[in-house]
Amino acid sequence: MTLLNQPSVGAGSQDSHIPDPWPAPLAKEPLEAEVTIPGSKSLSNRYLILAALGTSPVSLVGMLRSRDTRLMLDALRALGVSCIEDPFEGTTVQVNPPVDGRFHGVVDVFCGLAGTVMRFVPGLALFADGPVRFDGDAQAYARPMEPLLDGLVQLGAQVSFDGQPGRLPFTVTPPAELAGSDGARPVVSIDASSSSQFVSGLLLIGSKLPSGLELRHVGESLPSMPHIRMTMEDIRQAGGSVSMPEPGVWVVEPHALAMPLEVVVEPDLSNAAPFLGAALIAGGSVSVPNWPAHTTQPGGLLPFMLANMGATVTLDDRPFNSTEDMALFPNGYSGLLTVSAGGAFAGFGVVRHVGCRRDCSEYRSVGYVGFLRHGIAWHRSFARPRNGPFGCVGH
Ligand SMILES: O=C(O)C1=C[C@@H](OP(=O)(O)O)[C@@H](O)[C@H](O)C1
Ligand SMILES: C=C(OP(=O)(O)O)C(=O)O
Repeated sequence: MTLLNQPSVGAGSQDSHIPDPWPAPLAKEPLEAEVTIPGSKSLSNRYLILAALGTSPVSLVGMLRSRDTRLMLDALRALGVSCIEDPFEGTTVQVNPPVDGRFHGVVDVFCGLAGTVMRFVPGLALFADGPVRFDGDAQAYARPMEPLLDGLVQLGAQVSFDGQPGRLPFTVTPPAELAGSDGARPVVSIDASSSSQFVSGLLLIGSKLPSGLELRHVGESLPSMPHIRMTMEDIRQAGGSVSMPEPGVWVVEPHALAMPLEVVVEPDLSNAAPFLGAALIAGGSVSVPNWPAHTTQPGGLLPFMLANMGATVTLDDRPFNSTEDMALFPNGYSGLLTVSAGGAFAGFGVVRHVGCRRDCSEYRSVGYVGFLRHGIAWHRSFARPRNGPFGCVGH
C-alpha cells in the first residue's frame, strides 16, 4: 500500500493560514493490503472477568492491549487475581483466579474512563473479603453507575458514595452472606435504559451466586442488545448457563465457571471498518485475516453492509452472498447497521436507510454471522459510492 502524505496545509482547508492538524494520507494508487486488527476490547475484558471468576487458569491469546484492558488487568490484580503477561508476546496473558475463589478486599480499583471496568468489576466485590473502593478519571464521574449499584445492593452489598450519589467514586462492601444462600434465587430489578453494561455486569457474576440470579430490566428501552448477547454467549463458553426467557428477563443458573485452557480473542471487527472502507474509497483490495467463523460482535455485520454498498466481498475465497447470508441476521438489526455504517464511513458518505428484508428472528440461535469464515477481503467494483442499494451517498 502506498500512501502520500499531504503538505501541512490540508487540501480540504478553507483558510490556508490555518495549519492542518493532521495531514491525511492519500492513496496514490489502488490499495493492496492485509491489515491485522487487534483484539476486541469488549471480548478481552469479558474474558478477563470470566477467567477471574473461574476455577482454573486461563490463557488469553490475542488480547487487546489498550488503556481499558490495562485498567482491567490492574483492577483484577488489586483483587488478588494473578495476571501474567507473556514477556515476548504482550497480547498473551495467563489469568489465575484466587485458589479459594475469594477476592481481596480493603483495596482500591481505578477504573479510568473504562465502562467495562467500572460496570463489570464492582460485581466481583461481592466475593471479596472486605470493602473495595472504586475511583476513576474525573470524566468518569459523569457516567451513570446507579443501576448496577442498585443491583448489588439488592444482592446484599452496601454501597457508599464519596461524591455525587450514584456516581464514582464509591465503595462496595460485600454482604456477610451472599443473596441466595438460603436456596432461593434472588430476583434483581434494575433500569438499564442508560447502558447494557449494567445488565452484562450483573449477568457475569450470576453463576457465582449460590442460587444464581434472575435479572429484570424495568426501563423503557435497552441499549445494545448485541453486547448483552455477547455476554450471554461468553458465560456459556465459560461453562455457565444463562437464558432470556422473555425480553428484559435473564436467568443465570449457579455454576462453577471454567473457560477453556486457552481462549483466542477475536479481532475487533468494528475497527476493521476504516481499513476495509479505504478500499471502497481508493480502489484495490484490503483483506483482514482471522475473521471469525461465528461472532457476537456487532462488527460482524460489516461484510453484509459493504457488499450492499457495492463492494465485492469474499470470505475465505468464497464470494459473499448477501441475499442468502442475510437470512442469518437476527431481526431488528437495521438501527445497528445504520449506526455502524454511519460511524465507519462518516468520512465519505451518509447512510440514509437500511432495512431488514426478511423476518429472520428464528435464526437468532444460529448466531449473528455464522456464515463468516476465516478471512475476509473485498474489492471496490465501482468508481465511488453513490445512491447504492443502502442509500449511501458519496461526496
Ligand atoms: O459491553 C460492552 O462491551 C459495550 C457495551 C455498549 O455499551 P452501552 O450499552 O453503554 O452503549 C457499547 O457502547 C460499549 O462500547 C461496549
Ligand atoms: C465508550 C466506550 O466503551 P466503554 O463504555 O467500555 O467505556 C467506547 O469504546 O467508545
